[in-house]
Amino acid sequence: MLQALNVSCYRDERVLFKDLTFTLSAGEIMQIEGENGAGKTTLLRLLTGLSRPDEGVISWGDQSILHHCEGWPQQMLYLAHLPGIKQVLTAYENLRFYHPKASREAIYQALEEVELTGYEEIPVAHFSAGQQRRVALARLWLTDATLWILDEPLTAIDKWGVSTLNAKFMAHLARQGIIVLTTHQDLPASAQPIRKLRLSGDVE
Ligand SMILES: Nc1ncnc2c1ncn2[C@@H]1O[C@H](COP(=O)(O)OP(=O)(O)OP(=O)(O)O)[C@@H](O)[C@H]1O
Repeated sequence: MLQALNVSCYRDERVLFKDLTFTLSAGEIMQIEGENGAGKTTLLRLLTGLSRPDEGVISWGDQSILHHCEGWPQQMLYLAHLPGIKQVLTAYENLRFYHPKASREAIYQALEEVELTGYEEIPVAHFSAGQQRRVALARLWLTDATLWILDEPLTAIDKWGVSTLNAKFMAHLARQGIIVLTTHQDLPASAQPIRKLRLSGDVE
């Protein structure tokens, strides 16, 4: 269970959000909405523990994430706004860097899931923006993390890729995973309701 309790964040004397409170239980997905600069990425970084709120507490289970030293990185996967992949490395090498215990077969399979069969041993510097994003997204097929925090995962992804990703999200929720994401485009309609948090608004 991921919980934010009275979380506030200020930037340059501006209130980005104040007294944000929500709980996400196993099997739930929440989309954070807001205009450019509303604070979506800032909130995601708070949820990962990479930065700290000015006020309030974020908890995983019954413990603040700031005191959650053991196992926290393994339980949470954060895919940031930029793909975060190394240009000189191949697609395979990039995934092996993040998932050193994954077998070659598992990494090839993950790349197949994102339609990059045949590109495994090519440096990603030669890839298009969408293909680079797909390398980053292939990590979803390699991780055991329960909590996925995804910043704009659909950027540069074509319609086919969006529907593959949506299916992957739904499978993760069915296995009692939790997803928090930002996206400027809505996910396709699906059986699982998507909670929405509009910054400066209320959780539906
Ligand atoms: N470390 C920081 N120090 C000062 N201001 C910051 C910092 N990080 C972000 N900001 C500011 O906070 C505001 C929110 O930024 P953020 O990246 O969270 O917005 P966003 O909702 O993700 O926007 P976008 O839709 O454009 O990606 C912006 O005005 C940004 O300039």
